[in-house]
Amino acid sequence: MSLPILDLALFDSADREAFLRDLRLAARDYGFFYLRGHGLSLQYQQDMLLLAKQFFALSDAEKTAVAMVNSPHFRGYTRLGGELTAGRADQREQFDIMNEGLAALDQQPLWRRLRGPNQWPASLPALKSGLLLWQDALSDICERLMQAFALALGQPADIFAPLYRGEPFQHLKMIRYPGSKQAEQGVGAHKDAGLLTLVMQDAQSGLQVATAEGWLDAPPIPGTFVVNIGELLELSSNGYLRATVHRVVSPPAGVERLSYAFFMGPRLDATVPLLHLPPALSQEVQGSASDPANPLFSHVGENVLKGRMRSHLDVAARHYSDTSFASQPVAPVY
Ligand SMILES: O=C(O)CCC(=O)C(=O)O
Ligand SMILES: [Fe+2]
Repeated sequence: MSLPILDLALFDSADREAFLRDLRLAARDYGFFYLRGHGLSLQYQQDMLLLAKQFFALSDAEKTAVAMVNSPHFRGYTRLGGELTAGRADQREQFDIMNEGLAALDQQPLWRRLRGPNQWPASLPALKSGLLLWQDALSDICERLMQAFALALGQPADIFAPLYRGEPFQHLKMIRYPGSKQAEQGVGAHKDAGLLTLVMQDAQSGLQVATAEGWLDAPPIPGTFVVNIGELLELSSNGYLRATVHRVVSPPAGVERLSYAFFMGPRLDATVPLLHLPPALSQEVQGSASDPANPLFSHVGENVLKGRMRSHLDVAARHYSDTSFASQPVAPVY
C-alpha cells in the first residue's frame, strides 16, 4: 500500500475529469497524496532545501536572535523541544513565517495580534526573499487545488474563493529533525487545522500517515509535494475530504531530515461554507454530518490563535497572559 500520486498538469488538460475523480478518491480514502506537475522545478525545490540547511547551520546566538518568543505574532525560530503536540515536546527545530505584514493597531478581536512582521536573521539575507517567494508559489498551487476540489465535489470552481481571495492565511514552516538513537516524536500525531498542507521533504523518510491498517510511510519522491487535507476543509465538505492523522518519526542517529510544511488556511476573518454535496457523493460520507453551528466555521482567527497558543506556551505566557485566552485546555491526543 502507498499513497496515490496525482499530476496537477492534468487539471489544465483534456484529462481534467479523470484528474478530478482521482483527486476526490485520494482525498476521500487517504486524505493524503503526492503531487507532481505543479510547475516548480526539482532544482528550485533543492535550492530551497539548501537554504533551510544554511539557516539551521547558523549559530545558536543567530537563531536565538529571531526566537519566536520575541514575537506576539508567533513568527520565528523554535529550538529543539520548544514546541508541543498534544502536550508533548517535539524533537525538531523550526523557523515559522506567515503573511508579511504590519502589526494591527486595533487588537480586538484578539486574533488580530496574529498579524504582523516576520523576523529575519541578519546573517542570512537571502532567507527573506527566498521564503516569501516560495510561500507565494505554494499558495498559488493551493489555490488551484482548492478550485479543483470545488469542481471535484460538484461545486462552482470559485466556491472557496471568499476564503482565500485577497489574502489567504499563509503559514510556512521550515523544519529540521535531528537523528536520534531510538525512534522519537519528531512531531506527534496530529491533524492539520486549516484547509490544505503541502509538505516538501529532503531524501530522508519519517512522515507517516494513519490508516485503518496502521501507520503508512510517506517516503520522499523527488520533485513532488505531499498534500494533505486540513480539518476546515473536512468540515466544509461534510466529512467527504478527510483530515488524516499523521506524525514524523525522528531519523536514525547521525542523520537529519529537513522539510518544509506550508499550511494554507482561510483568511482569519472568513466564514467557511458548508457545502451541499450532490446526492451521489453525500451517500458516500461516513460518520456524523458537520454541524453548521460549529464555531470552527465562523471563528477562524480565534481558532488559529488558540492552536498557536497550545503549541507555543512560551509565546502565550510572554504575550497573552493578560488575556482571557491565557489558560487553554490541552489538545486532544489522537
Ligand atoms: O515534516 C513533515 O514531513 C510534516 C510536518 C507536519 O506534519 C506538520 O508540521 O504539521
Ligand atoms: Fe502536519
